[in-house]
Amino acid sequence: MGSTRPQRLLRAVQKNSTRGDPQSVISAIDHFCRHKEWAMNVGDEKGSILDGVVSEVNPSTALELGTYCGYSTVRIARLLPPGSQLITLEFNPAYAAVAKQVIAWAGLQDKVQLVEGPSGDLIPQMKELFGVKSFDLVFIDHWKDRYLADAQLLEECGLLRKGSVLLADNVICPGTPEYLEYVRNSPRYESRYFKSHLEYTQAEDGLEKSVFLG
Ligand SMILES: O=C(NC/C=C/[C@H]1OC[C@H](O)[C@@H]1O)c1cc([N+](=O)[O-])cc(O)c1O
Ligand SMILES: [Mg+2]
Repeated sequence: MGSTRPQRLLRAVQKNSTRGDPQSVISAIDHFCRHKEWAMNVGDEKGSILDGVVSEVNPSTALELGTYCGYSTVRIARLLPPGSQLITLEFNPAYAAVAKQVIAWAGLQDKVQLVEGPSGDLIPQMKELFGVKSFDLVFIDHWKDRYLADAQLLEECGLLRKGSVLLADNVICPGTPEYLEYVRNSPRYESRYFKSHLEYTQAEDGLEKSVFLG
């Protein structure tokens, strides 16, 4: 059984970055994806937009849907204030196993709770599992056809408060048309599009930032 792309990405992190240095982990993954093998991380260009939103929101409690190899998990967690928590949900056990090691290599394991399982089942358990009252920031980057259902589930579970920010990746490519239509037309959100490119390519993509109005 040969190695998988996530396993090769992890090896590149361990070889080309410094343990405990999140920025070097981010750079090593971006280098691997640009020069060796493309992978579906949010990437450096959209990652800078993500950084800006994380810094602006300065979340005490953040949620990420779709961990993959942990690239955006590291980007977010490295900016979190002391005492704050990032919960990240990943359905695929092989991805979760790699992400756990990437997060630990970056030295951010104390700020991150990585939970394996389907987001639709886990979101309703956030309060009881982690004592979460509400999320200040949600980064949505998992299955594109789950964005809308999970945003509505977060509302129904009372996990969003006035001012909570949803930031969604890939709203153009691969695209999340029904989610976009919802957040842009619902009176419960103030939505804005950040134009960018699909990670490591020239194709258009972007992030949609939607503030929940309560
Ligand atoms: O499917 C994408 N992400 C969803 C990830 C799906 C997988 O991770 C969560 C779940 O375990 C699933 O197996 C994606 C796809 C592209 N793409 O260009 O195909 C670009 C991106 O940024 C993406 O987040
Ligand atoms: Mg993505």
